[in-house]
Amino acid sequence: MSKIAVLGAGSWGTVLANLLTDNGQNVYLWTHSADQAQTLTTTHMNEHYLGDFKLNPDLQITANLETAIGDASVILFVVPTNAVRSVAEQVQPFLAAQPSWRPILAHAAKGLEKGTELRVSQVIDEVIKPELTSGLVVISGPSHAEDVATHDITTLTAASTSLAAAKSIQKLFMNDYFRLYTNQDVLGVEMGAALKNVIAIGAGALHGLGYGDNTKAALLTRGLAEITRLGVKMGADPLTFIGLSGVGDLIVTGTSVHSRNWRAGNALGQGETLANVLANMGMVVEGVSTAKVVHGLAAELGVEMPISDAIYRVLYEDAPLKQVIADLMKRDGKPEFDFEIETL
Ligand SMILES: NC(=O)C1=CN([C@@H]2O[C@H](COP(=O)(O)OP(=O)(O)OC[C@H]3O[C@@H](n4cnc5c(N)ncnc54)[C@H](OP(=O)(O)O)[C@@H]3O)[C@@H](O)[C@H]2O)C=CC1
Ligand SMILES: O=C(CO)COP(=O)(O)O
Repeated sequence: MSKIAVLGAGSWGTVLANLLTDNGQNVYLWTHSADQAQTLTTTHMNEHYLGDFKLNPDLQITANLETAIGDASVILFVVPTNAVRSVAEQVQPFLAAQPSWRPILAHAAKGLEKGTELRVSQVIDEVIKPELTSGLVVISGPSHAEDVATHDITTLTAASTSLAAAKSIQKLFMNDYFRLYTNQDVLGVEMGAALKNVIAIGAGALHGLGYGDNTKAALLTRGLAEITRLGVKMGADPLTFIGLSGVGDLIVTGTSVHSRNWRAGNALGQGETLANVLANMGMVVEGVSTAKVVHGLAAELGVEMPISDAIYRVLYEDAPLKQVIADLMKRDGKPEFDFEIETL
């Protein structure tokens, strides 16, 4: 039995911690709220995030970070992207105080950090010593917390430059409904995960506006083309984008009412304001913040991302949805594939 610390008690952290407990591991779920720790411990539910889903009574819940991570063999960050840095900064002194302690670090967040444009693994890398972050594992793929809670068959990617670390994570999580594949393209996996949230906002918006299946398929397919274009420019393996963390997660997030990004887009399509949408969601909508980062990255790297750019204009420049859609359709005709895939 391994001691595993899961940091972040929202929808995804809670479900992952519960699954690991069901798998027989010794799991501590850390929340930054003492009140929430108390409520989860006494009710065995995380009602705000997961309704009446019952937690395994063996799952230990704490607001004390030292209790959660002390002697853990795995520390898994599952807070929203823009909270990862502050949580890593709280973890760092405990790791620095015990140089011989070598937990596997992992994260399951999907976004790019506001202000720095960094991927989540790079944020953790900036804060925590390199001996520990070099084998960091990224857990990603098509996986709504709500569906994992009901044991829907789910497949994910465990990505790390250290195959041994990825295999360790794979082994801890796998069971009869949860299957992980290893991958060594950390950059590609993180970029697919972050960028699909932006496209999912667009897919929800099309639904809210009443567009049909052809239009939604067009958006997801051309969305994947521009995700791949940016990822490859940054050094990702193009194959990663036709895998679980690429097209797989784009399908699940861009077509499902479970997705907060899709729901946010749907509400925008129905005429709600962004401020209202975010205030009513009560959970993180990663694509909103990531859209701004992607806008900057695409400009810096000279990568054309017309759909992400259109979504940025809607979110940050109050551009009307119908107008950005009309503008997209007026673009010059071009070849379907406009970039070289050298490794294929
Ligand atoms: N939900 C899902 O199905 C999936 C989510 N993910 C990714 O996982 C990450 C987390 O998402 P998810 O669990 O859904 O988010 P939620 O919005 O459901 O929960 C976020 C959790 O993080 C906590 N939190 C926020 N800020 C901080 C902070 N500064 N310090 C400590 N804790 C903090 C929140 O606490 P509080 O309640 O106090 O606000 C809450 O417990 C995201 O990047 C998301 O994209 C990945 C796959 C699936
Ligand atoms: O990443 C997810 C599913 O794989 C969850 O997406 P949302 O954050 O849009 O709910």
